[in-house]
Amino acid sequence: MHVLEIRRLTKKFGDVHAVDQLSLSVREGEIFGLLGPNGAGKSTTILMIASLLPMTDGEIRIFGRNIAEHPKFAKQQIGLVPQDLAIYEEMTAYENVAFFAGLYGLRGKELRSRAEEALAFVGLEDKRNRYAKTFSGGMKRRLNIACAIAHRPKLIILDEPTVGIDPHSRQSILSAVRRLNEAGSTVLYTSHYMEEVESLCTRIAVMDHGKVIAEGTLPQLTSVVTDRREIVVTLRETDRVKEDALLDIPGVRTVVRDDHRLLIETDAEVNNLNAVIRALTASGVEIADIGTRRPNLETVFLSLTGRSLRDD
Ligand SMILES: Nc1ncnc2c1ncn2[C@@H]1O[C@H](COP(=O)(O)OP(=O)(O)OP(=O)(O)O)[C@@H](O)[C@H]1O
Repeated sequence: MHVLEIRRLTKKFGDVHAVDQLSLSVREGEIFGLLGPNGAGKSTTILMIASLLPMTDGEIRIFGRNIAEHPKFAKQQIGLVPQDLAIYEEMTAYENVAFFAGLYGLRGKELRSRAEEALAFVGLEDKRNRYAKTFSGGMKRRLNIACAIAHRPKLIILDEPTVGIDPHSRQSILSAVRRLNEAGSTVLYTSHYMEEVESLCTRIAVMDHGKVIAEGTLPQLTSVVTDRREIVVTLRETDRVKEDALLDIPGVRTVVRDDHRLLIETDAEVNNLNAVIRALTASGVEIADIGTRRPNLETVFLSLTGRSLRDD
Protein backbone atom coordinates (compact mmCIF):
# COMPACT_ATOMS: atom_id res chain seq x y z
CA MET A 1 0.00 0.00 0.00
CA HIS A 2 1.31 3.44 -0.89
CA VAL A 3 0.90 5.99 1.86
CA LEU A 4 2.05 8.77 -0.45
CA GLU A 5 2.17 9.00 -4.22
CA ILE A 6 3.49 12.06 -6.00
CA ARG A 7 3.21 12.37 -9.75
CA ARG A 8 4.88 15.01 -11.90
CA LEU A 9 4.70 17.54 -9.09
CA THR A 10 5.83 20.99 -10.20
CA LYS A 11 6.19 24.31 -8.41
CA LYS A 12 7.34 27.45 -10.15
CA PHE A 13 8.23 30.69 -8.37
CA GLY A 14 8.39 33.04 -11.36
CA ASP A 15 11.14 31.55 -13.52
CA VAL A 16 12.48 29.29 -10.76
CA HIS A 17 11.46 25.63 -11.02
CA ALA A 18 11.67 24.87 -7.29
CA VAL A 19 10.10 21.44 -7.92
CA ASP A 20 10.27 20.05 -11.42
CA GLN A 21 8.07 17.12 -12.48
CA LEU A 22 8.87 15.20 -9.33
CA SER A 23 7.46 11.70 -8.92
CA LEU A 24 7.92 9.36 -5.98
CA SER A 25 6.03 6.86 -3.85
CA VAL A 26 6.32 6.09 -0.15
CA ARG A 27 5.12 2.68 1.07
CA GLU A 28 3.50 1.94 4.40
CA GLY A 29 6.06 1.35 7.18
CA GLU A 30 8.99 3.02 5.48
CA ILE A 31 11.30 5.72 6.76
CA PHE A 32 11.72 7.42 3.42
CA GLY A 33 14.59 9.90 3.11
CA LEU A 34 14.57 12.92 0.86
CA LEU A 35 18.22 13.94 0.58
CA GLY A 36 19.46 17.00 -1.25
CA PRO A 37 21.55 20.14 -0.81
CA ASN A 38 20.04 23.44 0.30
CA GLY A 39 17.72 24.76 -2.38
CA ALA A 40 17.06 21.31 -3.93
CA GLY A 41 13.32 21.73 -3.40
CA LYS A 42 12.72 19.54 -0.34
CA SER A 43 10.79 22.08 1.74
CA THR A 44 8.71 23.20 -1.23
CA THR A 45 7.74 19.57 -1.91
CA ILE A 46 6.76 19.02 1.71
CA LEU A 47 4.70 22.19 1.92
CA MET A 48 2.70 21.02 -1.09
CA ILE A 49 2.17 17.55 0.44
CA ALA A 50 0.81 19.28 3.55
CA SER A 51 -1.43 21.51 1.39
CA LEU A 52 0.30 24.61 2.76
CA LEU A 53 1.46 25.72 -0.68
CA PRO A 54 -0.50 25.43 -3.92
CA MET A 55 1.14 23.33 -6.63
CA THR A 56 1.73 24.63 -10.13
CA ASP A 57 1.07 21.20 -11.64
CA GLY A 58 0.95 17.50 -10.78
CA GLU A 59 -0.86 15.26 -8.33
CA ILE A 60 -0.44 14.10 -4.73
CA ARG A 61 -2.29 11.13 -3.27
CA ILE A 62 -2.39 10.12 0.39
CA PHE A 63 -3.61 6.53 0.93
CA GLY A 64 -4.83 6.63 -2.65
CA ARG A 65 -6.91 9.78 -2.27
CA ASN A 66 -6.09 12.95 -4.19
CA ILE A 67 -5.34 15.66 -1.63
CA ALA A 68 -6.96 18.32 -3.78
CA GLU A 69 -10.28 16.42 -3.55
CA HIS A 70 -9.91 15.20 0.05
CA PRO A 71 -8.08 17.99 1.94
CA LYS A 72 -9.60 17.14 5.33
CA PHE A 73 -8.79 13.44 5.06
CA ALA A 74 -5.21 14.27 3.96
CA LYS A 75 -4.71 16.67 6.85
CA GLN A 76 -5.78 14.04 9.40
CA GLN A 77 -3.27 11.51 8.07
CA ILE A 78 -0.28 13.85 8.18
CA GLY A 79 1.83 15.16 11.05
CA LEU A 80 4.09 17.89 9.73
CA VAL A 81 7.21 18.94 11.60
CA PRO A 82 8.19 22.10 9.74
CA GLN A 83 11.72 23.39 9.37
CA ASP A 84 10.78 26.71 10.93
CA LEU A 85 9.58 26.15 14.47
CA ALA A 86 5.80 26.27 14.81
CA ILE A 87 5.44 26.64 18.57
CA TYR A 88 4.21 29.38 20.85
CA GLU A 89 6.93 30.80 23.09
CA GLU A 90 4.44 32.21 25.62
CA MET A 91 2.77 28.86 26.23
CA THR A 92 4.05 25.89 28.25
CA ALA A 93 5.21 22.70 26.52
CA TYR A 94 1.95 20.96 27.45
CA GLU A 95 -0.22 23.89 26.29
CA ASN A 96 1.56 23.91 22.95
CA VAL A 97 0.95 20.22 22.31
CA ALA A 98 -2.64 20.42 23.56
CA PHE A 99 -3.30 23.39 21.28
CA PHE A 100 -2.15 21.55 18.17
CA ALA A 101 -3.96 18.35 19.21
CA GLY A 102 -7.12 20.47 19.51
CA LEU A 103 -6.65 21.73 15.96
CA TYR A 104 -6.75 18.11 14.83
CA GLY A 105 -10.07 17.59 16.55
CA LEU A 106 -8.99 15.91 19.80
CA ARG A 107 -10.99 16.86 22.89
CA GLY A 108 -11.23 16.23 26.65
CA LYS A 109 -9.60 13.18 28.19
CA GLU A 110 -8.31 11.86 24.91
CA LEU A 111 -6.63 15.18 24.11
CA ARG A 112 -4.97 15.26 27.52
CA SER A 113 -3.63 11.72 27.41
CA ARG A 114 -2.39 12.05 23.80
CA ALA A 115 -0.65 15.33 24.62
CA GLU A 116 1.14 13.71 27.58
CA GLU A 117 2.03 10.72 25.43
CA ALA A 118 3.52 12.98 22.73
CA LEU A 119 5.59 14.92 25.29
CA ALA A 120 6.90 11.66 26.74
CA PHE A 121 7.80 10.46 23.26
CA VAL A 122 10.29 13.28 22.81
CA GLY A 123 11.53 13.13 26.43
CA LEU A 124 9.92 16.37 27.60
CA GLU A 125 7.39 14.97 30.10
CA ASP A 126 9.22 16.45 33.09
CA LYS A 127 9.34 19.87 31.34
CA ARG A 128 5.62 19.92 30.57
CA ASN A 129 4.92 23.06 32.63
CA ARG A 130 7.86 25.10 31.42
CA TYR A 131 7.33 27.93 28.95
CA ALA A 132 8.65 27.21 25.45
CA LYS A 133 10.62 30.45 25.55
CA THR A 134 12.85 28.99 28.28
CA PHE A 135 13.80 25.97 26.12
CA SER A 136 17.10 25.41 24.32
CA GLY A 137 17.06 25.14 20.51
CA GLY A 138 17.12 21.34 20.72
CA MET A 139 14.25 21.20 23.22
CA LYS A 140 12.17 23.51 21.00
CA ARG A 141 12.78 21.16 18.07
CA ARG A 142 11.61 18.22 20.20
CA LEU A 143 8.52 20.17 21.26
CA ASN A 144 7.89 20.96 17.60
CA ILE A 145 7.79 17.20 16.96
CA ALA A 146 5.47 16.53 19.91
CA CYS A 147 3.01 19.09 18.49
CA ALA A 148 2.91 17.19 15.19
CA ILE A 149 2.37 13.68 16.57
CA ALA A 150 -0.27 13.97 19.31
CA HIS A 151 -3.07 13.13 16.86
CA ARG A 152 -1.20 9.90 15.93
CA PRO A 153 -0.80 10.62 12.23
CA LYS A 154 -0.13 7.71 9.89
CA LEU A 155 2.41 9.75 7.93
CA ILE A 156 4.92 11.91 9.80
CA ILE A 157 6.86 14.40 7.72
CA LEU A 158 9.96 15.97 9.21
CA ASP A 159 11.75 18.79 7.41
CA GLU A 160 15.42 18.90 8.48
CA PRO A 161 14.57 18.47 12.17
CA THR A 162 18.18 18.31 13.39
CA VAL A 163 19.64 21.44 11.80
CA GLY A 164 21.74 23.47 14.22
CA ILE A 165 21.08 21.55 17.44
CA ASP A 166 23.24 19.91 20.10
CA PRO A 167 24.26 16.23 19.77
CA HIS A 168 22.03 15.10 22.66
CA SER A 169 18.87 16.58 21.11
CA ARG A 170 19.90 15.20 17.72
CA GLN A 171 20.16 11.66 19.12
CA SER A 172 16.90 12.11 20.97
CA ILE A 173 15.14 13.19 17.77
CA LEU A 174 16.58 10.36 15.68
CA SER A 175 15.55 7.87 18.36
CA ALA A 176 12.03 9.37 18.51
CA VAL A 177 11.73 9.03 14.72
CA ARG A 178 12.75 5.34 14.90
CA ARG A 179 10.28 4.66 17.73
CA LEU A 180 7.46 6.45 15.91
CA ASN A 181 8.16 4.25 12.91
CA GLU A 182 8.24 1.09 15.06
CA ALA A 183 4.91 2.16 16.56
CA GLY A 184 3.40 2.09 13.06
CA SER A 185 3.89 5.51 11.48
CA THR A 186 5.36 5.91 8.03
CA VAL A 187 8.00 8.64 7.96
CA LEU A 188 9.14 11.07 5.29
CA TYR A 189 12.41 12.59 6.46
CA THR A 190 14.30 15.35 4.69
CA SER A 191 17.89 16.24 5.35
CA HIS A 192 21.09 17.38 3.77
CA TYR A 193 23.06 15.30 6.29
CA MET A 194 23.97 12.17 4.42
CA GLU A 195 25.04 10.32 7.61
CA GLU A 196 21.57 10.74 9.12
CA VAL A 197 19.78 9.56 6.04
CA GLU A 198 22.15 6.60 5.67
CA SER A 199 21.58 5.40 9.22
CA LEU A 200 17.86 6.15 9.49
CA CYS A 201 16.14 5.61 6.17
CA THR A 202 14.96 2.40 4.58
CA ARG A 203 14.67 4.03 1.15
CA ILE A 204 16.11 7.25 -0.16
CA ALA A 205 15.42 9.69 -2.99
CA VAL A 206 18.28 12.01 -3.88
CA MET A 207 17.02 15.43 -5.01
CA ASP A 208 18.76 18.16 -6.93
CA HIS A 209 17.31 21.20 -8.71
CA GLY A 210 13.73 20.14 -8.00
CA LYS A 211 14.14 16.63 -9.46
CA VAL A 212 14.73 13.15 -8.07
CA ILE A 213 18.06 12.13 -9.58
CA ALA A 214 18.36 8.71 -7.89
CA GLU A 215 16.14 6.53 -5.73
CA GLY A 216 16.50 3.24 -3.86
CA THR A 217 17.86 1.56 -0.74
CA LEU A 218 21.34 2.54 0.39
CA PRO A 219 22.94 -0.61 -1.15
CA GLN A 220 21.05 0.01 -4.40
CA LEU A 221 22.20 3.62 -4.58
CA THR A 222 25.84 2.93 -3.74
CA SER A 223 25.99 -0.10 -6.08
CA VAL A 224 26.29 2.28 -9.04
CA VAL A 225 29.57 3.57 -7.64
CA THR A 226 31.21 0.40 -6.20
CA ASP A 227 34.02 0.75 -8.73
CA ARG A 228 34.88 4.11 -7.11
CA ARG A 229 36.61 5.21 -3.97
CA GLU A 230 36.96 8.63 -2.49
CA ILE A 231 40.15 10.28 -1.30
CA VAL A 232 39.28 12.84 1.35
CA VAL A 233 41.98 15.42 2.04
CA THR A 234 41.71 18.02 4.79
CA LEU A 235 43.83 21.09 4.09
CA ARG A 236 44.82 24.17 6.03
CA GLU A 237 43.59 26.23 3.06
CA THR A 238 42.38 25.23 -0.39
CA ASP A 239 43.39 28.35 -2.37
CA ARG A 240 46.54 26.85 -3.84
CA VAL A 241 44.99 23.58 -4.95
CA LYS A 242 45.56 22.99 -8.66
CA GLU A 243 42.58 20.91 -9.74
CA ASP A 244 43.96 20.36 -13.25
CA ALA A 245 47.08 18.69 -11.88
CA LEU A 246 44.92 16.34 -9.80
CA LEU A 247 42.61 15.55 -12.70
CA ASP A 248 45.67 14.54 -14.80
CA ILE A 249 46.46 11.72 -12.34
CA PRO A 250 45.38 8.31 -13.72
CA GLY A 251 42.10 7.13 -12.13
CA VAL A 252 40.99 10.53 -10.82
CA ARG A 253 37.46 11.34 -12.00
CA THR A 254 36.33 14.45 -10.15
CA VAL A 255 37.77 16.92 -7.69
CA VAL A 256 35.47 18.96 -5.47
CA ARG A 257 36.35 21.56 -2.84
CA ASP A 258 34.14 21.42 0.19
CA ASP A 259 35.16 24.03 2.73
CA HIS A 260 38.58 22.83 3.94
CA ARG A 261 38.19 19.41 2.39
CA LEU A 262 39.01 18.11 -1.04
CA LEU A 263 36.89 15.23 -2.25
CA ILE A 264 38.67 13.31 -4.98
CA GLU A 265 36.62 10.63 -6.66
CA THR A 266 38.82 7.97 -8.19
CA ASP A 267 38.64 4.50 -9.77
CA ALA A 268 38.83 1.94 -6.96
CA GLU A 269 41.42 -0.31 -8.61
CA VAL A 270 43.95 2.45 -9.37
CA ASN A 271 46.51 3.04 -6.63
CA ASN A 272 47.12 6.76 -6.94
CA LEU A 273 47.28 8.01 -3.37
CA ASN A 274 51.00 8.78 -3.60
CA ALA A 275 50.50 10.68 -6.84
CA VAL A 276 47.75 12.76 -5.21
CA ILE A 277 49.97 13.61 -2.23
CA ARG A 278 52.85 14.54 -4.58
CA ALA A 279 50.61 16.80 -6.68
CA LEU A 280 49.28 18.57 -3.59
CA THR A 281 52.64 19.12 -1.92
CA ALA A 282 54.14 20.26 -5.25
CA SER A 283 51.58 23.07 -5.36
CA GLY A 284 52.56 24.10 -1.83
CA VAL A 285 49.43 23.15 0.10
CA GLU A 286 49.66 21.83 3.64
CA ILE A 287 47.84 18.53 4.20
CA ALA A 288 46.23 18.27 7.65
CA ASP A 289 44.69 14.84 7.07
CA ILE A 290 44.19 12.39 4.24
CA GLY A 291 42.21 9.18 3.95
CA THR A 292 40.17 7.06 1.60
CA ARG A 293 36.65 5.82 2.02
CA ARG A 294 34.29 3.49 0.26
CA PRO A 295 31.39 4.93 -1.71
CA ASN A 296 28.62 6.50 0.32
CA LEU A 297 25.68 8.74 -0.53
CA GLU A 298 27.99 11.69 -0.93
CA THR A 299 29.94 9.76 -3.60
CA VAL A 300 26.65 8.98 -5.32
CA PHE A 301 25.68 12.66 -5.31
CA LEU A 302 29.13 13.68 -6.47
CA SER A 303 29.18 11.21 -9.33
CA LEU A 304 25.66 12.24 -10.46
CA THR A 305 26.07 16.01 -10.19
CA GLY A 306 29.81 16.73 -10.02
CA ARG A 307 29.10 18.69 -6.83
CA SER A 308 29.32 18.06 -3.11
CA LEU A 309 26.12 17.67 -1.08
CA ARG A 310 27.43 20.41 1.17
CA ASP A 311 28.11 22.82 -1.70
CA ASP A 312 25.83 25.41 -0.16
N1 LIG B 1 8.50 31.55 -1.62
C1 LIG B 1 9.48 31.46 -2.52
N2 LIG B 1 9.64 32.39 -3.47
C2 LIG B 1 10.62 32.28 -4.40
N3 LIG B 1 11.50 31.24 -4.46
C3 LIG B 1 11.39 30.29 -3.54
C4 LIG B 1 10.38 30.34 -2.52
N4 LIG B 1 10.52 29.23 -1.75
C5 LIG B 1 11.56 28.53 -2.26
N5 LIG B 1 12.09 29.16 -3.34
C6 LIG B 1 13.20 28.69 -4.17
O1 LIG B 1 12.91 27.35 -4.55
C7 LIG B 1 14.09 26.54 -4.52
C8 LIG B 1 13.87 25.33 -3.61
O2 LIG B 1 13.81 25.79 -2.26
P1 LIG B 1 13.48 24.82 -1.04
O3 LIG B 1 13.43 25.66 0.20
O4 LIG B 1 12.31 23.97 -1.34
O5 LIG B 1 14.78 23.92 -1.00
P2 LIG B 1 15.25 22.92 0.13
O6 LIG B 1 15.77 21.72 -0.56
O7 LIG B 1 14.20 22.71 1.13
O8 LIG B 1 16.45 23.72 0.78
P3 LIG B 1 16.64 24.19 2.29
O9 LIG B 1 17.36 23.07 2.93
O10 LIG B 1 17.52 25.40 2.15
O11 LIG B 1 15.30 24.49 2.84
C9 LIG B 1 15.22 27.46 -4.11
O12 LIG B 1 15.85 27.91 -5.28
C10 LIG B 1 14.51 28.57 -3.38
O13 LIG B 1 15.26 29.78 -3.48
